Amino acid sequence: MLNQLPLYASGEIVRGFGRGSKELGIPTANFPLEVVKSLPESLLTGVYYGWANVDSGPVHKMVLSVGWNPFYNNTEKSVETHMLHEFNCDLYGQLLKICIVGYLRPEKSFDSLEALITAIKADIEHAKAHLESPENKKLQEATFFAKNPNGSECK
Ligand SMILES: Cc1cc2nc3c(=O)[nH]c(=O)nc-3n(C[C@H](O)[C@H](O)[C@H](O)COP(=O)(O)O)c2cc1C
Ligand SMILES: Nc1ncnc2c1ncn2[C@@H]1O[C@H](COP(=O)(O)OP(=O)(O)O)[C@@H](O)[C@H]1O
Ligand SMILES: [Mg+2]
Repeated sequence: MLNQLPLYASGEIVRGFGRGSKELGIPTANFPLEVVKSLPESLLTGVYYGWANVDSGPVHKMVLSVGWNPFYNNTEKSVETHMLHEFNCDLYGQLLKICIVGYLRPEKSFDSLEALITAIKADIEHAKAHLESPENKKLQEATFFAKNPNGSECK
C-alpha cells in the first residue's frame, strides 16, 4: 500500500452534499466519480495528507478523505480535498491537482458531529507537521503542479 505513494491525481472540482462548509466548517473540494474510479483500487479508504493546487496556482498543504464517509453513510465513494488555505472565492469547475503523500488513519463513524470535527482538526495538525519534513516538502515543487507565476485560484 505505502509503496504506491506519492500518488498524483487531477480533475475538475464538482459539487458534493454541501456539508463540508455548512456542517463541519471544513470545506472539501470533491472530485467527479470518473476520477474517483480511476484511482488504484489498492488505495485504502481513509484519511491522507499531501499537496494540492487549483488552476496552476500556489501549492498548498492539504488533507484528503477517501471513502464512503461512514458518519453519513454515503452510497458513492468520494475523494475530497481540504486545502489548508483560506480562499476568497469558490473553486467549482476549476482544475484540482493533488499529490497524495502519506496515510493518517482509516475513516470512522463518530458519536457526534463535534467528535468528527475534532478528529479532522487533529488530522490537519498531523498533516502540517508531516509536510514540514525535507523529503515531503520537496514534493511541493513537483513539475506536475505546473505552477504559473500569474496563476490564481480566484478569477
Ligand atoms: C481530513 C478529513 C477527514 C475525514 N474523516 C472522516 C471520517 O473519519 N468519517 C467520515 O464519515 N467522514 C470523514 N470525512 C469526510 C466528511 O464527512 C466530508 O468531507 C463531509 O461530509 C463533506 O462532504 P461534502 O463534500 O459532500 O459536503 C473527513 C474529511 C476530511 C477532510
Ligand atoms: N480551503 C478549501 N479547500 C477546499 N475547498 C474549498 C476551500 N475553501 C473554499 N472551498 C470551496 O468550497 C467547496 C467545498 O465546500 P463543501 O461544503 O465541501 O461543498 P461540496 O459538498 O459541494 O463539496 C469547494 O468545492 C471549493 O469551491
Ligand atoms: Mg466537499
